[in-house]
Amino acid sequence: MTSGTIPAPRPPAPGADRLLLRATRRAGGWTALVAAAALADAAAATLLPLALARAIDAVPPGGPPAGQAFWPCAALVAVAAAAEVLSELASGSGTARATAWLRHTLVRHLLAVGPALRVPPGDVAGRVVGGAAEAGVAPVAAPEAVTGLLPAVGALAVLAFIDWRTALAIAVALPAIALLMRVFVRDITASAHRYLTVQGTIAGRLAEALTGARTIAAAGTAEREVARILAPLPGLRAEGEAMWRVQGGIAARGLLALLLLQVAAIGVAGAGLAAGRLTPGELVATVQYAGLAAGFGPVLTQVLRLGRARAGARRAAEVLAVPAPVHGTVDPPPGPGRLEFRGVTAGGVLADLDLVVPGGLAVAVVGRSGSGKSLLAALAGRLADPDRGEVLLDGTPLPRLRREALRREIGYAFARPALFGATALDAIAFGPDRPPESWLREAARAARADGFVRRLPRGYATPLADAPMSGGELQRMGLARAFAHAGRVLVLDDATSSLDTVTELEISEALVSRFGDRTRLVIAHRAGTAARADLVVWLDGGTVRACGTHRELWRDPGYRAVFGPATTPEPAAADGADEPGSSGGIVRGGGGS
Ligand SMILES: Nc1ncnc2c1ncn2[C@@H]1O[C@H](COP(=O)(O)OP(=O)(O)OP(=O)(O)O)[C@@H](O)[C@H]1O
Repeated sequence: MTSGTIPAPRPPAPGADRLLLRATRRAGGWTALVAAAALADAAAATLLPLALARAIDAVPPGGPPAGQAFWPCAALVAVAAAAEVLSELASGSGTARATAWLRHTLVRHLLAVGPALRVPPGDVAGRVVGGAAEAGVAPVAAPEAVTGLLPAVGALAVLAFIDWRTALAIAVALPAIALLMRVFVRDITASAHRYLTVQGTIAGRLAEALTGARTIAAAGTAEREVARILAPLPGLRAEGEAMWRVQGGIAARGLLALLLLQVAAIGVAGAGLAAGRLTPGELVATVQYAGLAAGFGPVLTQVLRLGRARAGARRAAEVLAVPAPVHGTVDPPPGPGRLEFRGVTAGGVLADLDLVVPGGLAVAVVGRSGSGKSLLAALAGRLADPDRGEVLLDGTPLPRLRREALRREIGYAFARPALFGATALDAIAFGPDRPPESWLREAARAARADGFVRRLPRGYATPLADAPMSGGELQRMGLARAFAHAGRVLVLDDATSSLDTVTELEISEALVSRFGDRTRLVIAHRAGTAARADLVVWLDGGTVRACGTHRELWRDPGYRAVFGPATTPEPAAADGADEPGSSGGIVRGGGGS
């Protein structure tokens, strides 16, 4: 079976950078606008000291300032301010678009992987919500980081023009600064990834505890659960501190480098002034350019955001690396709904299983707890894929079928169905297409859900949030949903386990009268249910131990033992015989094939 677990992280993040590139493309023109604004800002920052130097040198000794020399300064300041405003606006839009695309991609992939995903829901939610938001910053942080370097490059160029000695003094130090930056990116990415991972662990545990809130309350273990959920907090704190240490370290080293470079520049430029090589304005410009060339503060901020974005992208890429089932392109040929399992090995429990479920029959699957009944049901409609072997519907291997066709032809009802939609009616309508309301109500009647739904405050229009349901009511809603969308195969995985026998019989009659021509694969725990099937498949030891009618199989003590030590048949099964009977019931078939 394809593993639904997240692959162990491998540094560097597999696919993380590729994902960031795709997100950048999705941010569209906003990235270009951010880059253009940052470019204008960088150009203004680079030219400003030069303009300032010219303005200073234009002041006649002892005279009033020469006004026109300051205009270029004012214009450059205005350009820088406008560029910053534009950059802020474009950043917000670009980040929002990239984040939305990442979330779409993740959610679509997660639901495509479906039930095969074996990752705590809270952790996954953290990756989609927080991680994607971190990663979505990349399309604007990257151009800002790159253009943030331009003032440094420009400053060096202008410095070389004003005084090559000072430029050389600074250029010598640049490789060390580049190395510092590289180490910083690596450290901050690793640190942010660890931080997000611990956060995900806490979210995962919290979601798990909320799902099991009733069990925790009943067990009286709330305090212990609080401790368990928050146990990784010290780790979170440690990772947070580590991140601040990395940032603090780089900031301190950066500041030191900046100071040393400025001191060196002032020294060299001061000597130049003394030697008459530089004017006072050029001295001011030189000091400012030295600051620009070595001042990688703004770049640092963007690099920090990029590091965190890579960490978020890495966690997103890990989810995207979980393989999703690939669907085919064909529709199944017309047929009665014949299912065939060929040499199926799956889930570590089913081994080399061969089975044919004839079309149009009611087939019960029985076996001890853990024998793989639900797994077989999942394989029947590709809710799980086998590790080896194949499953075919009317001769077509399931992976060759279009997803829509597969979902339309093979429907499911579960023991604990989840209801989706705004209202009770929506919950029944939940499926590939929405049938007309009359049909939905008809399905609810067949599933014996109509009565209690109509008693809800607003009947079928009652919001699900205002319609708390018992286990049996939930099951009937799940059955109604399956009936409303019934294709050629109906899989009922323990879908009537919470119903009383009378209701179960009523449903079974409706099922036979309305869906008697469909294949019904019924996971059964009750002897009565098996007795009413056309055929019983007895799972044992990972394979089909026997296949036949309930009456035939009942002669085997091993089969009887499946239904418990007291092999008394259930009332419905016992009708008129000391052997289990075959009165009409939940899965009794119509035609065969
Ligand atoms: N969709 C699945 N994917 C992978 N493994 C599964 C899947 N469903 C069940 N299994 C594994 O197969 C084994 C059998 O579980 P399954 O739920 O099929 O048993 P069962 O016969 O239905 O049991 P019960 O009668 O207690 O419900 C379990 O160990 C489980 O881990």
